[in-house]
Amino acid sequence: MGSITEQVDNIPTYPPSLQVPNVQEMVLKDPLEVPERYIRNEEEMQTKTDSSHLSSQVPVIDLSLLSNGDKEELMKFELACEEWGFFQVVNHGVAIEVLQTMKDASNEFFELPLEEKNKIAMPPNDMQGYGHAYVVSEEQTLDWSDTLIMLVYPSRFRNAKIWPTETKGFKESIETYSTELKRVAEELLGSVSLIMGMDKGALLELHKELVQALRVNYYPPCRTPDKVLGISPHSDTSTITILMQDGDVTGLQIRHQGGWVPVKPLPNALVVNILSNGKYKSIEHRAVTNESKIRLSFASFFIPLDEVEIEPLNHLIDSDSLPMYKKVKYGDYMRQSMKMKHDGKAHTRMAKTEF
Ligand SMILES: COc1ccc(-c2cc(=O)c3c(O)c(OC)c(OC)c(O)c3o2)cc1
Ligand SMILES: O=C(O)CCC(=O)C(=O)O
Ligand SMILES: [Fe+2]
Repeated sequence: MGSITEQVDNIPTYPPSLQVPNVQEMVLKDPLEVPERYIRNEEEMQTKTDSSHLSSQVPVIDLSLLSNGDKEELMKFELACEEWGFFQVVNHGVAIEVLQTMKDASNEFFELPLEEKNKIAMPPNDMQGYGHAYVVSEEQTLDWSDTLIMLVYPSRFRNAKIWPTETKGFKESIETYSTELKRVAEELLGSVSLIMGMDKGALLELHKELVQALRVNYYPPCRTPDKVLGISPHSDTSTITILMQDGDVTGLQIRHQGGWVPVKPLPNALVVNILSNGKYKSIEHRAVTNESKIRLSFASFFIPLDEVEIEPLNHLIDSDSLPMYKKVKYGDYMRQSMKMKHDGKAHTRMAKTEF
């Protein structure tokens, strides 16, 4: 397959989306209207089993203990990666003020009039900016959310045209927050390296350079939350995603044992989702909406440089079985997955040796 890695002025770009209505504006105009294009069928909304009781069992990892080499915490971490693929992190060392400033500045941005927000709208050839991502067909059922996406690190990858300038302090709060989260991601990658039987710095090194994107999701309230989804089921293509949830509205749900388990926000905790070579699961997840409350979430995606070739690590392949995934350039794998209509884990099939 030829390379599909895309760049403009040496800045990576990502597949653009079809233009769709702004959900926040739609709700402002008529809070009762839920157009047909957003309505999900019963099967999509079904939870299959009532897994809400499992919410309290989503693992909680103490990063301070983990990073200081606590053996028990490392075992807990390994179990969390193997059995869940998702966990919450406490004692991460990110100051509460840094988290709060990020939330406040983002709320201020989304409260701006649409014309102001549209000054940093996604351009027709990219996924970065304010708008909607992953809309690839006119038939696709739409998500009940608006989003702001940008590459933050390395800073040479930033597209100045879509960085916010109208909200005072927003740019600085994104930088401070993202620098802190980069440290958290590096610490977690160190622990994943250890549980995979490698040197602590091995996975970070495999990235060549850690690329970091931020996606701020804005979910307006929906009068019929049982008929729409804030974000369709998908699994992230990043090696690691760290998510901050604003407020106490439970929106995130993860696939576990055939059902959807809600991840109830713990105060100041960060939610982590890890992908690694088929040994640890890349878990499908989605976001539901709330009848009366706005919800914001902040996803920081960490990925390798586009040119990095990814393949299963030798020692993870059982000598009696064939490798599950072939060698592909990370940039190709990611863009291919972004061009597909999201059907949960479709993109992991692209890198599989057999379809
Ligand atoms: C259906 O809703 C969604 C589907 C996919 C994503 C999403 C997943 C990612 O892994 C991801 C990402 O890694 C990334 O960084 C390069 C990114 O920025 C360009 C994403 O927007 C992104 O989105 C979210 C919601
Ligand atoms: O809002 C959430 O909890 C989920 C967001 C998410 O999955 C994403 O941005 O990739
Ligand atoms: Fe996600």
